Amino acid sequence: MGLLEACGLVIDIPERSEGRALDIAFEPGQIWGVLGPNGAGKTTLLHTLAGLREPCSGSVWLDGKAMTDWRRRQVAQRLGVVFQERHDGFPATVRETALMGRHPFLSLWQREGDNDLQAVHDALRQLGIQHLAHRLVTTLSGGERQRLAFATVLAQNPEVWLADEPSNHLDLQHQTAAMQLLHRQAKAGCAVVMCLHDVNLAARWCDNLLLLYPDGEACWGPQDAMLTLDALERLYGQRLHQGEIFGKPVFMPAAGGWS
Ligand SMILES: Nc1ncnc2c1ncn2[C@@H]1O[C@H](COP(=O)(O)OP(=O)(O)OP(=O)(O)O)[C@@H](O)[C@H]1O
Repeated sequence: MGLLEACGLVIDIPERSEGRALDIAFEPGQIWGVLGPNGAGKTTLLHTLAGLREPCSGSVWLDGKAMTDWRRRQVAQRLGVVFQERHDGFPATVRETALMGRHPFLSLWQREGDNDLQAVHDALRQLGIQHLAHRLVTTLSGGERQRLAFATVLAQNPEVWLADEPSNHLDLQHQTAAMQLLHRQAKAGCAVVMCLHDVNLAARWCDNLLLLYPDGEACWGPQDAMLTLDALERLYGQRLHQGEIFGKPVFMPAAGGWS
């Protein structure tokens, strides 16, 4: 059984008739990429896998137990989400925000201990934003805010990482650093699932892929079976050129549309 499992899972997309039920085990050590055009349901799937949205049908299992049978705090001790959208409702500092990653491990009113502060310190340092620790999050650039989102989940230290567009706002150097971080997490035994728009990042970093189509169709499997020119052109309705660098496929949109 996978660390995280989708069993007959159909995500709930308003006004969409049922799509293909997903039966996927996200195993420790694996990096899964979810690809699909705008509106296909990638974010909805990620939120459903996190237990934040009810599925249309089927179930999600975490560590061998139905997601609905875990308490929310227990889920947060095991599963972390790098969200695409963030709403910084109150003026917290970078350090205070990253400390939220430790809250699932604290009881109500318990203050953070030295180990929590150390985990946050290490996470901010790994993401290269320790010099911003006392800045208000509202003053951060998009890329700095994204790196803080990573640092918060890193401080949380979950077994399952769900990342929605993890390369958002990041320059090439920080995209690579973020992907390397996820790769290290997988090597350490985590299961990683990320939604991506960049098929070349998927080709470089994901060992398994799930292709989500706007009509609810889906297919999944190892990267080499999924990342074919035909499948990607059909997925995006976009002609592509395919090349190869260091044995990995690369794709570039062709000028013009589908036909
Ligand atoms: N609360 C909601 N009410 C109505 N429609 C919704 C709601 N949430 C999502 N949808 C619709 O469900 C579909 C899937 O949305 P979702 O955000 O999961 O897609 P996505 O694949 O992540 O898209 P993108 O690539 O644009 O981020 C979209 O058509 C969206 O408009």
